[in-house]
Amino acid sequence: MTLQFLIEQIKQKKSYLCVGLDTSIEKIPKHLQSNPAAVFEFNKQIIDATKDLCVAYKINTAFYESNGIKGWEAMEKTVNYIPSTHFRIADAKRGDIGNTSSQYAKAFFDVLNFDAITVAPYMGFDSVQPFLEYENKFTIVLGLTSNKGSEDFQQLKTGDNFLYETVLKKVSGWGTKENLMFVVGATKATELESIRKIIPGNFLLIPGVGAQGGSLEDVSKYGMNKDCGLLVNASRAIIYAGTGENFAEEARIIAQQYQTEMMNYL
Ligand SMILES: O=C(O)c1cc(=O)[nH]c(=O)n1[C@@H]1O[C@H](COP(=O)(O)O)[C@@H](O)[C@H]1O
Repeated sequence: MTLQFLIEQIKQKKSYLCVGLDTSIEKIPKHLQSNPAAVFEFNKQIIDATKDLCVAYKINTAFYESNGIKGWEAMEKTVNYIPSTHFRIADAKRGDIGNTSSQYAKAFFDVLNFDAITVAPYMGFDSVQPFLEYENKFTIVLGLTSNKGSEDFQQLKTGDNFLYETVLKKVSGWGTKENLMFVVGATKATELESIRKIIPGNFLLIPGVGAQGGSLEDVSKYGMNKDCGLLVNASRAIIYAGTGENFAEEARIIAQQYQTEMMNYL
């Protein structure tokens, strides 16, 4: 997918919502659990119920990998089921020496039909570059994450900057806004203003609204740029909104609430 197409989708749908498919078999409704394709069936119904309200889906690969081959199959079927109008993110947080990163890039961009992958930048340029070589695919590099442990390294003061600021400055030179995005947690909304000074043009993937308590209003206020520039993800708050047979309708109600709020900020 091109950046321009994503921006058009955001404008048309008046939404920058990303639905996170962090689907674990233990948490899906009881009536689906005996189905051999339970995870895919659950995702399918969530996608059908939310696709007009969101522009992206994020598949957190851990929830699939933990189920072995069945999980991998569910991931493949899910990514193929997501309409091609939607930005398909593999939240895999990869990154290794160059020839290994090339294999990760092949796995998620060629074999699986994802538009983007999350990547940890700790191993440096040669670990990120193989992902950036793909045209019309996006590398989403961890910038300032939503969790408490972001204090351990990302928020260490290194000279005049925090380490995450150095990462943003350096990594932003490795690509363009056409192939590079960054993750900033919604729980770090107050830092978004200064982050936007470092990376004004790149899209940001913002997880952490909903279950982690981040504010959609704050991230929109401090993080938006002229292209919108945001994909705000909610996973548990949407997909586990209901626990019974009506789970997809209940997921839709929450997705609709986010989208309605987003219309005010666009
Ligand atoms: O890269 C991510 O998506 C990510 C980065 C981050 O800083 N914090 C974070 O929560 N995430 C992911 O975003 C999703 C958040 O899920 P919920 O808290 O259920 O909305 C999970 O898949 C996390 O792995």
